[in-house]
Amino acid sequence: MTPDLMEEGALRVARHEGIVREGMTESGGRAAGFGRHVTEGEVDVAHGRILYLEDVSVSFDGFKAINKLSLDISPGELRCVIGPNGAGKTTMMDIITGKTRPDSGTVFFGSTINLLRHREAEIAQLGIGRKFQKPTVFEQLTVFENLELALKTNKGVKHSMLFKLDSVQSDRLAEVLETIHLAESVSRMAGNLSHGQKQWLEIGMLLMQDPKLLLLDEPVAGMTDEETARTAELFLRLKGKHSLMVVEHDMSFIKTISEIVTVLCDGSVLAQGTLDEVQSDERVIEVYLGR
Ligand SMILES: Nc1ncnc2c1ncn2[C@@H]1O[C@H](COP(=O)(O)OP(=O)(O)OP(=O)(O)O)[C@@H](O)[C@H]1O
Repeated sequence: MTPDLMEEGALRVARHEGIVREGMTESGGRAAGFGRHVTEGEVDVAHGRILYLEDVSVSFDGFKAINKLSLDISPGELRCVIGPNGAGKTTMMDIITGKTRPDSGTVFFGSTINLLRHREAEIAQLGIGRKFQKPTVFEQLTVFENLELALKTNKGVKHSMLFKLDSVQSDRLAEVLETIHLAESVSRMAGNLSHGQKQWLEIGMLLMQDPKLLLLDEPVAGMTDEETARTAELFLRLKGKHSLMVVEHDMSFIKTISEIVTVLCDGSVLAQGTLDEVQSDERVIEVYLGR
């Protein structure tokens, strides 16, 4: 969840509790940045790539966390990324979403949008949604309110109070509720949902913005087997319509959803191919899968 949306949600929670203070009424004019898709500046995928990284490097205090990393993702693809702890998976997502600036390299969204020229909130608006490992829904709001909130533009409390879903947005909300298996729980407080349901709700909040690309960091960590299986079904349904990059350590989950698997190690691509191919790669066995 982006800081902007967290701020909007905090205001909504505060209103519920009747504690909106003067200082909370304006948000500093920042745009809500939750994967909101803007019609202008459509992503050009004519060249067959929705995401393109070339020779990207970043160092922290002299340590190369990302080292000449190159990879690309096709439109509608569900790409799995695996690799040992410290391989650079989270840092790669930080670079794509504008949270971290690389020292060098190229990062393009489609063939025309140079992501290195955009700030974090703008990148979300361009259609890149990110889900962090820990679910960050608004526990004191209902499932419906969380999804509704994801549609809002951040124009202050007054705007939020007057905000009403139009029929297209209502239809989208109903569709998202079905997709994330929470139609029966629409009026429940998010805080009362299971861990897996909270994860789905946060994915639903991203989907409300109809992102082109979804980055999902360890989405099934802490889920029950049943929740993991339903999440696999969900991702398989989302691919095609959206492009997905899924970072996960759960190999049985990867086996269920994967087409191409990228193995990161020491900040660059060690191997790439089907799961069978990378699992039988000696270098991958050595650094990640164990003997
Ligand atoms: N802001 C930072 N300052 C210093 N070092 C950092 C910073 N961010 C990441 N690192 C280092 O960069 C390396 C890559 O970290 P990163 O979190 O991207 O790995 P990862 O593949 O996501 O690991 P994990 O599977 O454990 O989540 C690690 O050695 C980490 O300590």
